[in-house]
Amino acid sequence: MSAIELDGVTKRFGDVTALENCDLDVHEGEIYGFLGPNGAGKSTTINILLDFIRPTAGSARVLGHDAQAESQQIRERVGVLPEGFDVYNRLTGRQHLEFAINSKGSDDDPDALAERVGIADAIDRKAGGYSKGMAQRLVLAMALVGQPDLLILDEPSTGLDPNGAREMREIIRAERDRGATVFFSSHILGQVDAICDRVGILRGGELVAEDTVEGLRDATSAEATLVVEVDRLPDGVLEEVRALPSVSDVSAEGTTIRASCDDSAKTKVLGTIEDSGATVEDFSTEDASLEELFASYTNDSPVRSTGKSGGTDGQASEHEEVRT
Ligand SMILES: Nc1ncnc2c1ncn2[C@@H]1O[C@H](COP(=O)(O)OP(=O)(O)OP(=O)(O)O)[C@@H](O)[C@H]1O
Repeated sequence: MSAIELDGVTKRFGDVTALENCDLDVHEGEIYGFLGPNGAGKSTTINILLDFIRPTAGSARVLGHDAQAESQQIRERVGVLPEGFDVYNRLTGRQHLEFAINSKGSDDDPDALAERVGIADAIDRKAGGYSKGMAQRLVLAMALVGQPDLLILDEPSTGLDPNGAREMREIIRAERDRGATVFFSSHILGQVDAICDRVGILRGGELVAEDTVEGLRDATSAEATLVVEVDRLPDGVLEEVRALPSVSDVSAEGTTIRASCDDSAKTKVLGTIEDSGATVEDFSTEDASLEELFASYTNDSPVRSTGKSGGTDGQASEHEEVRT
């Protein structure tokens, strides 16, 4: 059974189309990174899953339940870290956790939860005095109450320092290892590389790619750069390499030749260089970084497909935010 299933979901807010005919299938037990620049539709998707808003068209199922008709059953089995959740300033961390424990009818120990998210020392302080990162940790602890089957985390690293972000990743992994499904949204690519089993990339309300991180990387093999160290640069060698099929962007600096090519062309590039009279002293391959890949899916450049395709409206203005 899928943990999350969207079938042709469209959501319009007046003239704004936040989601356009979106299909999504998150498998049980996986960590799924839901990526996209600001305004791509990530929170809208999450709000539909939790029945905070209703889709204009299409249907959503969570843990086998219809998101609209059976939202109560869903909430009992889901832990949520909503985007921009405000803590109650006058209540302590412990009171927040006790509230979540009572609501879920679980027997979690508030101290153990606070310890797990790194706010044990502050558990009896009023949450109004917490830093942004501490408040975020508290809300995460509330989401963990009752060992939910599915964790839905909207931008979970917001406000966390690098240590906090790393601890967040460890908790996400531990939850997956316990058997939970984790669905989290982010516009920060670095989180994805490290922990996701699969990634979906949303752009302008459309899912433009969905694959494993490895699969997405493979899709960029055409962009890999072969870097070749030679003893000398014979006349015309660059032109000869450039003329090979599946090779582009050939350049040289000193005795280093760089050629963008796909896997199948690498041997030919090396052979052509040797045939020109140079000796190949060393070579290496630089894969296109996942960062570049993400940018290619989320800015104006042509979308590369890994099974999913689409993505029409460019969002170049959001490009910089994506790369922060
Ligand atoms: N209640 C609303 N009324 C009108 N427009 C909305 C509403 N909620 C979202 N939108 C619009 O829908 C689009 C998608 O927004 P959404 O919040 O889902 O994006 P997001 O991917 O979560 O972005 P971010 O990373 O900034 O949180 C945006 O253009 C946004 O302005």
